[in-house]
Amino acid sequence: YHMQVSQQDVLDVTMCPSEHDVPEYSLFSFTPRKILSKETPCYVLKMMKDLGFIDTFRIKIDTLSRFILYVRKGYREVPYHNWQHAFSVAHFAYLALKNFQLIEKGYLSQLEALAYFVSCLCHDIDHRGTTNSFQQQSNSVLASLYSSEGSVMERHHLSQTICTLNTEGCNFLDSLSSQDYRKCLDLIKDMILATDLASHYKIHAKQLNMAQEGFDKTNPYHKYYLTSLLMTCADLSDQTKDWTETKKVAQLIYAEFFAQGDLEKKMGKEPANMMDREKASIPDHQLEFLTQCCICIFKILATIFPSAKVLVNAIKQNILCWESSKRIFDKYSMEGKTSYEVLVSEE
Ligand SMILES: COc1ccc(Cl)c(-c2nnc3c(C)nc4ccc(C(=O)NCC(C)C)cc4n23)c1
Ligand SMILES: [Mg+2]
Ligand SMILES: [Zn+2]
Repeated sequence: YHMQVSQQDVLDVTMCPSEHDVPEYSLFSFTPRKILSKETPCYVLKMMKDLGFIDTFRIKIDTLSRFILYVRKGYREVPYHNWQHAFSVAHFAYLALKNFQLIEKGYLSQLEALAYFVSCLCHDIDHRGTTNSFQQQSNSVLASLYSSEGSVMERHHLSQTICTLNTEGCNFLDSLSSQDYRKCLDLIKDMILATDLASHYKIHAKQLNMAQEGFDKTNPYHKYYLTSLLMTCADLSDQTKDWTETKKVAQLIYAEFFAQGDLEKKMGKEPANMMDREKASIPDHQLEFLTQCCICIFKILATIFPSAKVLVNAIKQNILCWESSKRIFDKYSMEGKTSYEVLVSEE
């Protein structure tokens, strides 16, 4: 259950200074992970003001501030799927909205844009650092709740989002008309459920087809494929930053994966290779993930939005870096070091 968020905490966010206006903040090269956690609620407010949501939807700042603080409290201190991840995913949504001019060019309505940004901020609330398959394997409470419908963790993140909205003094959407409120919650549901990578694979071909045919603003399927694509791109946006960032993120992801692997071993289960700190070959697995999954998604994005080409190039650059660091990993693995030891040691 949420610990209390104090009135002073809310005030600190509502009164945050405008000193946060760094020009490079709206560039794709900006790395939101460098923002200090205590500064992030102010930045969320700044982004939502900048995107016009406050005025368009007559949002009360103190209610929104309390919502942001409760969402931050809703995230756990796990290596990767924590508030810093949520903040960076929301920052990418901000970059996409601004740089692709998603509202101005009619790709998204103001309401869809608001749902997109809020869904990114909330999409992993209360993540435990374990995968959907681990929920099944361990017969977790969440699996018993949601495994019949699939996307176990994502349904939990959605449920936590709704609960936070319904927390006293947090429903900043209550200024919306009942029709807009209903529509916004439906959009948030589709968008958070779309962050299940398994769901992405089911519609990947449709998204590619949509991009090649040309986005049709009147086609509701196209709208769904585009918002799902934008969610997955935001979720994977760490991979579009520079190599230093990519390496740091890999350390966090594998810290989480290997902790799950250790847990599975304790449960007498055989973890998948990529979860096993003794067997995983991080460069090979990352090369596979970037070449088979990541770059394909961002290429579709770049087909619709040519300015996303820089994101594809950044991923290509990271692929090259993994390939060249592979030789170093292989050398050290000859000396008995695991690839995780090399990853965290290599500076
Ligand atoms: C969009 O939804 C998610 C959910 C969870 C995660 Cl961790 C990620 C994610 N974000 N960055 C990465 C990187 C750099 N490598 C990854 C390598 C493998 C996997 C993966 O999920 N393989 C399937 C197996 C777990 C069934 C995810 C990876 N990933 C994205
Ligand atoms: Mg997730
Ligand atoms: Zn995520």
